[in-house]
Amino acid sequence: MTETTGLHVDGAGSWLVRARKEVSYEVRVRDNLFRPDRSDLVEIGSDSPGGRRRVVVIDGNVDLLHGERIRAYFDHHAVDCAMVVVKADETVKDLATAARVAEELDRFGIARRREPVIVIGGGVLMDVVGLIASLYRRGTPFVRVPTTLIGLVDAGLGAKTGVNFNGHKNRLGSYAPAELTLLDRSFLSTVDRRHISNGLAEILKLALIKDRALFELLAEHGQVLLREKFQGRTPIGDTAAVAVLHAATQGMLEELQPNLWESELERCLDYGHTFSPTIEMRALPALLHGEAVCVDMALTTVLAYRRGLLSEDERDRVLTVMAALELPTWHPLVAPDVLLQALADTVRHRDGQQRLPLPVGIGDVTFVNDVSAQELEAAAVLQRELSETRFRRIAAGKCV
Ligand SMILES: NC(=O)c1ccc[n+]([C@@H]2O[C@H](COP(=O)([O-])OP(=O)(O)OC[C@H]3O[C@@H](n4cnc5c(N)ncnc54)[C@H](O)[C@@H]3O)[C@@H](O)[C@H]2O)c1
Ligand SMILES: O=C(CO)[C@@H](O)[C@H](O)[C@H](O)[C@H](O)COP(=O)(O)O
Ligand SMILES: [Co+2]
Repeated sequence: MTETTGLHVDGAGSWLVRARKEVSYEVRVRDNLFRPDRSDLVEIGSDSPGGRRRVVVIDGNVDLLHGERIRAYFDHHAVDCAMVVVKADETVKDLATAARVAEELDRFGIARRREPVIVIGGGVLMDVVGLIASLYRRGTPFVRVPTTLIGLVDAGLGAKTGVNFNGHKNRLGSYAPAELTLLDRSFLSTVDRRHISNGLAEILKLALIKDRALFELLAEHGQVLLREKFQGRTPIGDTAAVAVLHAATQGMLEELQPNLWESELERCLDYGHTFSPTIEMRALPALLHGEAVCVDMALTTVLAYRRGLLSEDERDRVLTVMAALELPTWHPLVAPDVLLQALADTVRHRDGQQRLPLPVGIGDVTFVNDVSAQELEAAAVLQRELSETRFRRIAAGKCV
């Protein structure tokens, strides 16, 4: 078979169509994105005959907190804007919310290619709008402005879109990166402390399987990052915030770029996402995404320790940092039947194998395919004991 693109005809009733689509997208740090002199959001896309028109889909809470200055920004730049305000959290990450966004695109009469949809919100809204953008006329460009920590360091960086369906996390989705993602950490000033912790869980994920130096930054500066919400209110807090955001963005993109379409199903970024999709959906709305990921990481840290992949000291350091980041290290849904169902669903998702990422020490990863029910149960028992006796989540200064 030839490797070149084109139409290949074998002359016996079979045609082979080979084509390539190159994808490129930009992730740009831009503090104070909505200051009137900033033009990033005005320059992307192009004018229609009547002038510049945009649909801006904005998270309801972000609209309450930042909507006035965002509207003023678009007014200042004479952009004819439809502001679509959407309530967005995990409980409404579904097809109904997605359909509502599509109806608004129809109502506005959005042009096919030159009027990118702008989404301003957290991971939920970006995933929903990304999905609709990929479906609307089979692909309409969009631009992301993440407003949560998970949005900035994870959901805003890759190509995955999606909604929950039939009780399953992200069961319907597509691969469709935004043309441009603009990272403005000032949005984090209004995010509550629990959602900062939630985002720190995804940063910790990356640290544990890829970047020991990032882990040390979290161990040393976790509390100041939580307190200052990455706003750099002190010099030490600013240095830590910039270093952590940069390392997280760089590390995530290094992992995403070579495997954007996930043809390789052994993904180290899946760490913490083997059992958590089921736990998160069953606990909804009690556990946030990053919290469920952390419960999974605590379980698999203990499992890796039992296999001799990391030492007792390393295990305890990891659990200590989780608790210090105010994340849970156990949950009642870490029960044998739930874990086995979760694993079975993930095995289907990973096309028939566990492909379970496990930490090796702190900062490295391996993949295994032979985790048994007995091993899971034993790890869960030890996880619960450690969590209840030594590593209880500390929330706002007190154990819970
Ligand atoms: N596509 C991906 O690659 C990817 C990666 C990681 C996570 N995700 C998804 O992201 C979702 C979690 O994202 P999230 O944690 O951002 O949740 P979210 O979008 O639900 O936002 C959390 C809460 O914060 C509010 N909020 C948003 N910005 C705010 C601000 N600046 N100030 C005050 N409140 C604000 C929202 O209204 C919401 O109530 C999950 O559904 C997860 O599956 C996707
Ligand atoms: O949560 C997400 C994406 O929703 C990311 O943090 C993470 O890196 C991975 O994409 C997860 O492993 C989830 O992948 P998938 O189950 O949605 O295929
Ligand atoms: Co995740």
